[in-house]
Amino acid sequence: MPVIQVENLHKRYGGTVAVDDVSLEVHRGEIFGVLGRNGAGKTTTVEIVGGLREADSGTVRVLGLDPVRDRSRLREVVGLQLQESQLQPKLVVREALDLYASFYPDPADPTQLLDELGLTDRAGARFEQLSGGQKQRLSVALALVGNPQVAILDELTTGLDPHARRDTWEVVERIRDRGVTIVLVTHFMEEAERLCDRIALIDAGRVVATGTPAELVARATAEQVLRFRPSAPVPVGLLEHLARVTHSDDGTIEARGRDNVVQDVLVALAQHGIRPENLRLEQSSLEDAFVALTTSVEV
Ligand SMILES: Nc1ncnc2c1ncn2[C@@H]1O[C@H](COP(=O)(O)OP(=O)(O)OP(=O)(O)O)[C@@H](O)[C@H]1O
Repeated sequence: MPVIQVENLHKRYGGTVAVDDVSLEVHRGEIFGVLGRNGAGKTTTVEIVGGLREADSGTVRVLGLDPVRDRSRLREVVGLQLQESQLQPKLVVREALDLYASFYPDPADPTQLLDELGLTDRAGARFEQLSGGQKQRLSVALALVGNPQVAILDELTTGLDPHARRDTWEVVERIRDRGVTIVLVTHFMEEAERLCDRIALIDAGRVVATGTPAELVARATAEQVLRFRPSAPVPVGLLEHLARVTHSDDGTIEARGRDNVVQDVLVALAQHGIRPENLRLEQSSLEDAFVALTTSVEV
């Protein structure tokens, strides 16, 4: 059974359709990415999953619980790190963790959490004295203090510098390694590609694709391209039945095709003792897939 099951979710704010028939499944132990541009409906979707908002229609089950009907039980098993979560400026880090821990029947050890999130030496600091990265890590610690089975992390690394972002990625991987299922909302391709086992790509309130990062790239990628300079003349027709081939004046050959085109071309060359010199492969990234799969006009 999936840890999270969302079926045909709809949510409007007045005239704005925020979530338009979203269905998705999150499996135990995975990092599941909800990826999309600003305003795509990501936060609304995960806030419904986390019991913070009610859907207009559709079904949500988290570990078999209904987020509306079973809200208090849900709070015990789902940790929420929300966008721009703000605490009282004067609240001391350690006190915040102790306070949140007191809400749960079986909380994590705050001392250990501080250590895992690299906040031990800031335990006595007030919230207002923390850097952006430290605030984010504290918000993750607070999401984890109840020992949740599922953690929902929304725009975790927005506003962080590249170092802090990478440190935070390691934290997310460590949480997953502890057996927590993670839903990660992001609009950073690199983050999704690096961290997520599977991704739902959301555009204008709809899921436009679901799969592993590699599957999404493959789905959106029409062709692969090889460029090389052959070490010896290539017999006429050798590559033409494998790929669309163009020859440049400087002797470079470009071969375009689908599926196994790279392997097929390299094998054919090798069989004729031809080396592909200055070989370059053009590989599509998740960013290319994102652009190809999200067609709506930005407003
Ligand atoms: N409380 C609200 N009242 C009215 N409209 C809202 C409200 N919350 C969100 N919206 C609108 O619903 C749509 C989806 O918003 P949502 O915050 O879910 O998107 P998002 O993908 O999380 O965006 P971002 O990456 O910018 O956080 C947007 O058009 C947004 O303006």
